[in-house]
Amino acid sequence: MTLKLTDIVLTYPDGDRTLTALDHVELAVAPGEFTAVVGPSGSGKSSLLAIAATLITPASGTVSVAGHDVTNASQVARTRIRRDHIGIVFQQSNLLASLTTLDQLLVMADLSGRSTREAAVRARELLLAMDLASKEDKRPHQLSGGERQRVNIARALMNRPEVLLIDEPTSALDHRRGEQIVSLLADLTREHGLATVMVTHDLATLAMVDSVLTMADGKLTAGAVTSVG
Ligand SMILES: Nc1ncnc2c1ncn2[C@@H]1O[C@H](COP(=O)(O)OP(=O)(O)OP(=O)(O)O)[C@@H](O)[C@H]1O
Repeated sequence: MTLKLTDIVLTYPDGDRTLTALDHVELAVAPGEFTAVVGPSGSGKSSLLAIAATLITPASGTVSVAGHDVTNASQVARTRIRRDHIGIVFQQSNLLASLTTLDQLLVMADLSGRSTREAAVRARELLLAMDLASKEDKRPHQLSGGERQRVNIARALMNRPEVLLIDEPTSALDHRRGEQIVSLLADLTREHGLATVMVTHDLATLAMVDSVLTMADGKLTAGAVTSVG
């Protein structure tokens, strides 16, 4: 398994009490597998992604990413694992307003210390695959919502991650563009052998994923619910 969460418990302080955001959660995603997580607001979906992204540490349980056990890894080691093995696409587009599309991708290579020439080849290859080749000199305000989301996805793939984590990729898009984005994510998952986890409220797109899990009150179970809050 490329991504494996075992018996994860996550708690937050809540006044005098403790809130259990993730309650003995198990998640295993294989290479080339596209998994969707649905569930009501506040059920723990973002917390699950943050654990998988190694951004927060659970109270108990183990996290393994691309064969690396990150459970007891140092902050430095976790940052390296995140940078080298995990692509993250957040709900809000966090593109830098002053940068061109090409530079949004090259910034990632700078962070990982790769050569500029190799990075430029990789960036142009991704922009071509995402139908963004003609947009490489555009800044975010010159792009449509769907194009901005594709730049976010291309940027997440710059460092050739094995794990792709995506939070609500369609929330700012109309129905047709939302379906196109999820279809693109399904293709990328297969082509690149990614272990992909997508949190979504968009039940219309679930036909394109391999498995659907439902989060309710911090518990993760197999199968889809018929409505999500
Ligand atoms: N930093 C935090 N401190 C305290 N409680 C938190 C924190 N982050 C989340 N929570 C609580 O943990 C629970 C799970 O929240 P989480 O954001 O993971 O749910 P979600 O399913 O992603 O919700 P949404 O769909 O609204 O984003 C909620 O009760 C939330 O209020």
